[in-house]
Amino acid sequence: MAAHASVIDVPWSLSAKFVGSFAYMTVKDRLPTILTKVIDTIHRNKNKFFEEHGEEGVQAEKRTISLLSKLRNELQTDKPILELEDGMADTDLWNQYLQKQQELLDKQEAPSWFKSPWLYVECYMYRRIQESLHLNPPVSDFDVFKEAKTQSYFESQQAIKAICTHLHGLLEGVEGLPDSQLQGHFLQLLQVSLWGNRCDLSISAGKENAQKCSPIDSLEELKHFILVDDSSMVWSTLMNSNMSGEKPQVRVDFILDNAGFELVTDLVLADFLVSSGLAREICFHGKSIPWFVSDTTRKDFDWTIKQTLATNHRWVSWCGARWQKYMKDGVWSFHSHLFWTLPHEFCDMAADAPDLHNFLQQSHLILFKGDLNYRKLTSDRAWDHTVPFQKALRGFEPAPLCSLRTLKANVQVGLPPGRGEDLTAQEPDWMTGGRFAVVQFFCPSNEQQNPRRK
Ligand SMILES: O=P(O)(O)OC[C@@]1(O)O[C@H](CO)[C@@H](O)[C@@H]1O
Ligand SMILES: [Mn+2]
Repeated sequence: MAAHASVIDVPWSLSAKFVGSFAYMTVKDRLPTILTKVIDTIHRNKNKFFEEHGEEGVQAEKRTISLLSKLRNELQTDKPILELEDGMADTDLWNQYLQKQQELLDKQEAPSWFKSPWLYVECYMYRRIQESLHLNPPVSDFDVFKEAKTQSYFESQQAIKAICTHLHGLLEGVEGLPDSQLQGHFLQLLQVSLWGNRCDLSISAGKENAQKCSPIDSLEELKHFILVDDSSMVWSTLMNSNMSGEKPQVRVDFILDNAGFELVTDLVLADFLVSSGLAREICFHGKSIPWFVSDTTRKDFDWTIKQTLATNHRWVSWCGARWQKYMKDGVWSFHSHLFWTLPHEFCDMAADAPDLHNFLQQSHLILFKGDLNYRKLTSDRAWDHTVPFQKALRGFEPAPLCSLRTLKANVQVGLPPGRGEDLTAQEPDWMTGGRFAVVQFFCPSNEQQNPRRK
């Protein structure tokens, strides 16, 4: 496929301008549905706002709804993208980004919902939801997606019980286990965390999407759906890091995706890494505002740990107690850099968020969870499926990194020749249906020479 835009070797961005594409369907149908649900949620909480803030709360509810209805109208009628006006810490960055998008176009044309890159407009919608709330102070902290996230957590109770019980069983005998067995357990939990990514709420436009059965039992059957499986390289990276230097202090970073069942699978994997001695420190990275319906904020993270602790199930509350202690002791930490809720491709990180990039360079392994992170890793472009992952990263190489992602958007690189075509012939929606997955790894070549990581 000759998908090349004006910049040599970089294909075009996915966009709703390609009528009939998944991006088009998302902007046309899914995003307005999400906005309608947001408006409905705010309306349903009117009494709560009244109880908390009196008449001022009700007025804020009305103004927020009117801003959101205007936003939905702008989207549906393909109006120009507007500057943000809420004076938040990232407002200027968003407006500069809009400026850049404008420079890429003719003077006659303005960036708009159906003409601009999908990644940009989709991120922008969530940021505009935040602006609508932020401009109305009594309701500015209201998380419009909290109800959906809480519901999805409770609907996954059975699976959460199963995975926490499994972790307890594993950790009972973890000391002194030969590496080969440790590796087996690690690979299983990595896959559980991978498939946990099927449970996001933005692909289902907020409809119920929870894990109902034991996640361990289905792993064997699901293997066939992993299109790229670099998990043995992830394992080698951890082993090599643990062998380098005298007292290796191996750090693993999780760039989190969804709250609910997926987050629990991430916490289980992180617990295993620490308790088996494969890592000494875990840094979790989450969102600073509600994002793509189900993404994890600091509040969701803390809520999840508290909730597990309070669960009336021996091994779930046992996990909660351990996780709370890891946080208290600083073995685990949570970070929410603004960059994660900008529309930028990750290859922009070194220039636009150098502090975050430097921070990630200290990691021994970065796990990028989910589809949106994959889109940002690969710049959400129409790459040929055979393009190597490294090429699609376009220089984003802070440390060894691995994407754990179920496919929910039509970008996929690093496949053998012909594989993409075969899949398209067999299952036309293989890139968007969430049935397939990748464990895709990249290690910068100078990794062994990086003194900070020793
Ligand atoms: O990052 P996640 O949670 O795995 O998925 C987010 C997501 O559902 O949002 C977009 C749909 O609007 C898709 O690109 C993507 O599948
Ligand atoms: Mn998500």
